[in-house]
Amino acid sequence: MSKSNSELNSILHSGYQHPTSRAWQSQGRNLTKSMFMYPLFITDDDDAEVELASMPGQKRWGVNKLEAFLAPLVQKGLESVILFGVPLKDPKDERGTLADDPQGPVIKAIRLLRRAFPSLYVATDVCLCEYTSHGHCGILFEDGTINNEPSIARLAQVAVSYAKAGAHCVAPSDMMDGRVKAIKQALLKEGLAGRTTLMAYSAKFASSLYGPFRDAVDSAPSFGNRKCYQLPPAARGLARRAVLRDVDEGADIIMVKPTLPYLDIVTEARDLAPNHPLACYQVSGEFAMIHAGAKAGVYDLRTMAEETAISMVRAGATLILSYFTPEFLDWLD
Ligand SMILES: NCc1[nH]cc(CCC(=O)O)c1CC(=O)O
Ligand SMILES: [Zn+2]
Ligand SMILES: [Zn+2]
Repeated sequence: MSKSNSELNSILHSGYQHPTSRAWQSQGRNLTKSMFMYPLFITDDDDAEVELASMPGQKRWGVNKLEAFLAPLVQKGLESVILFGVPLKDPKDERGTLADDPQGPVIKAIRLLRRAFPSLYVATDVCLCEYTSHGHCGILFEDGTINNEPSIARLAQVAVSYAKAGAHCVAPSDMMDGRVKAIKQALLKEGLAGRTTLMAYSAKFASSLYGPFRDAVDSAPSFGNRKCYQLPPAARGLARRAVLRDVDEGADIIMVKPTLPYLDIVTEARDLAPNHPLACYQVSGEFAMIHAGAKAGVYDLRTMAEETAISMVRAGATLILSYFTPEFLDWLD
């Protein structure tokens, strides 16, 4: 008795009954070490090694501690990091002068990492919020609203300083209009455009998941919020326009941030920018949430961390910024 086609097609188990056939079903969506970029907080006390209460296992590092901390990770296959500066000593001002202080933690760390780890890809977050007295990501008018033109000029200046110090990649996370173009033009003018990746935080949403990060880097705005520059969570249209705009302005890599509540946007970005690597940032609140759930016995930490990372790759991401990077270097062995 012959079966109908639909009866024959309805058997799915036969395609993933063995670890090898399961791997075939995941082809192109398997996690690899090189997909992970590790965010590092670098502070201005050169000998610091300070635990961050809301981010289990993560620390604020002084430059003198970086080499010993990273050497075993590089040994295990760490290929890229992204640096965030955390100035705690010197006074901050309205234009974020400390951002490109030649003696500041980021520039010192770039130099050190390039020297200590010749193969390591060094990216730098570019923003002003960690360095401004008001804690906003740009320069403000007197009424407290964003003054976009001087903001993007200042961000371009900062990006150029990082590139000159040896950063392989500059990653503007500020969400000012036109900053990708401003940075690209500034890099071109300095002859750095060909050797500096521009990774744009393109679809970056005004999320409640940034809290632990703001504690870690002391960058919570002193008044107001970031809703006039970070995207509204429901704004699919703005996210699409931001991705297309940043591609048009010369971004080399597009990013979506956060990840889990925005996986549909990751897929949208994949379709809108099919020729670009697509990054996504599993942010501090997601990291803390996964830890908290594991601690509460909801799931196993590793299984959940892997499941979330896989969801990002399945959605279309090719690069994952994650505080779980050191764990993945062990887990992916
Ligand atoms: N320039 C802002 C910035 N750069 C990195 C993060 C978040 C990263 C994280 O939560 O892990 C944020 C968000 C914010 O404070 O608005
Ligand atoms: Zn910022
Ligand atoms: Zn930032």
